[in-house]
Amino acid sequence: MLKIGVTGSAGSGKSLVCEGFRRIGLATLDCDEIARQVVEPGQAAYNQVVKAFGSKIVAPDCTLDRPALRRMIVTTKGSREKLESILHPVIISETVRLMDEVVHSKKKSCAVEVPLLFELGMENLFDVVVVVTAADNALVDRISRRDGVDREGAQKLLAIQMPQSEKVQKADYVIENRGKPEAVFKSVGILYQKLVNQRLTKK
Ligand SMILES: CC(C)(COP(=O)(O)OP(=O)(O)OC[C@H]1O[C@@H](n2cnc3c(N)ncnc32)[C@H](O)[C@@H]1O)[C@@H](O)C(=O)NCCC(=O)NCCS
Ligand SMILES: Nc1ncnc2c1ncn2[C@@H]1O[C@H](COP(=O)(O)OP(=O)(O)OP(=O)(O)O)[C@@H](O)[C@H]1O
Repeated sequence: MLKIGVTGSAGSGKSLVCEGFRRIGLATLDCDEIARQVVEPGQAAYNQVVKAFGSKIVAPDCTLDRPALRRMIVTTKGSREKLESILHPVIISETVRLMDEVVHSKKKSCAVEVPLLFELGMENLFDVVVVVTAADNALVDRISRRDGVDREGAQKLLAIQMPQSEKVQKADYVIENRGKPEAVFKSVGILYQKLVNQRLTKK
């Protein structure tokens, strides 16, 4: 199975690119979704996070207060590292487990959205790593619109991530998300065809 890792800064369009892969028949996984599932009440990681941060990050319905945790990881020194030390090992092992499940399905290829792929050293899990980029002001616009945070909040989130230029240097392929979603879907189709052709030539 061809394993494609899709990464890029917050708001760059990783979900859009993965939607493109899904539309042409690939299996897709999303580490943000996995990160949400592992902290649902009752899961081991939920208890660990609540123990580490206290009741101030628990919402009235007992789920994690995600906006509060997000403000904390971008403003309070050491809290991001504390949260990551609990969640990253769980996210990585769950991603590997789910990818193994896809291997046993009939799908020929799988695209996995991993926001912190390079930061977590997950390159080796994939045959190819695709970095999605967008203009810096577009990232801020999209994050603030989508997540209901102000521009400063969006900029703070971006500031704790690896700069786009560094990700591009580490990429096998880059998809620039500058036009309409349809243009991105077209780029995804062209890239996938290229990857499949390369595989066939190698064999
Ligand atoms: C801080 C949390 C609770 C905020 O939740 P929220 O629902 O507001 O945002 P969501 O999870 O959808 O993440 C949105 C984006 O924030 C960025 N982001 C999330 N965690 C981090 C982090 N530790 N460092 C840098 N950027 C991050 C990513 O680009 C992500 O796509 C959540 O992001 C979280 O649990 N983060 C720690 C786990 C993690 O590192 N996830 C990334 C998966 S590889
Ligand atoms: N080309 C585009 N045209 C219009 N809107 C877009 C485009 N690309 C992305 N968006 C919008 O911008 C927001 C961010 O895009 P998306 O969720 O795909 O980014 P992401 O890289 O997955 O972000 P994150 O890492 O924060 O989850 C979404 O609301 C999406 O609908």
